[in-house]
Amino acid sequence: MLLKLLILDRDGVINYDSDAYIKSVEEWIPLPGSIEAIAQLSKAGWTVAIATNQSGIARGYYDLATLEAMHARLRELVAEQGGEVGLIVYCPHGPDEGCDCRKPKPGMLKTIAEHYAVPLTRVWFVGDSLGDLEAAKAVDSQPVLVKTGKGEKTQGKTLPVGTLIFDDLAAIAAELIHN
Ligand SMILES: O=P(O)(O)OC[C@@H](O)[C@H]1O[C@@H](OP(=O)(O)O)[C@@H](O)[C@@H](O)[C@@H]1O
Ligand SMILES: [Mg+2]
Ligand SMILES: [Zn+2]
Repeated sequence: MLLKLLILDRDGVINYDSDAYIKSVEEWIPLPGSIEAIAQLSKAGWTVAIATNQSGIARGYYDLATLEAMHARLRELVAEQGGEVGLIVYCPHGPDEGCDCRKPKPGMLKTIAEHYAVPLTRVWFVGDSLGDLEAAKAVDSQPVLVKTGKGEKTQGKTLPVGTLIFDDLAAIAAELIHN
């Protein structure tokens, strides 16, 4: 049976985003319902992985230990609700480094798919930025836009054909668990 894999962007989907970047655990604040949504999906048999750009590392705004502390906090909160978070992949590079992992490149999605040994075709990738949706499209995954974070602004742009739109991660969980 094929793994029920869901891939999430982090900032603006799981937690509040900021134009000043999320630079500390204290600044990392879950969006309403997002922790519960991840826990419910996990308990319903979904594997929830994360693919996140973290150019703040390259920019020197925070270090890897701080980033890992944010992800430990995320895992702790989901575990408290009886769920678990799968693989978290991040791109620590800056826009000008020409890496293969920074969205809109699909490198992180490929890493996740290889980790779980599943195809990316039609796997839902949920994001709030156009680069998230383009990364999904690049590997024939399903681009899914949420209106949280930068999502409302992104909604006004030209989206990849077939992009699904939901209010937030809780609405996505309801859709996937009950349909
Ligand atoms: O949404 P994800 O991928 O989880 O993370 C986005 C963050 O890495 C930051 O990405 C930056 O874009 P630049 O990396 O400076 O282009 C800005 O958009 C920040 O507001 C944002 O916090
Ligand atoms: Mg985002
Ligand atoms: Zn990278």
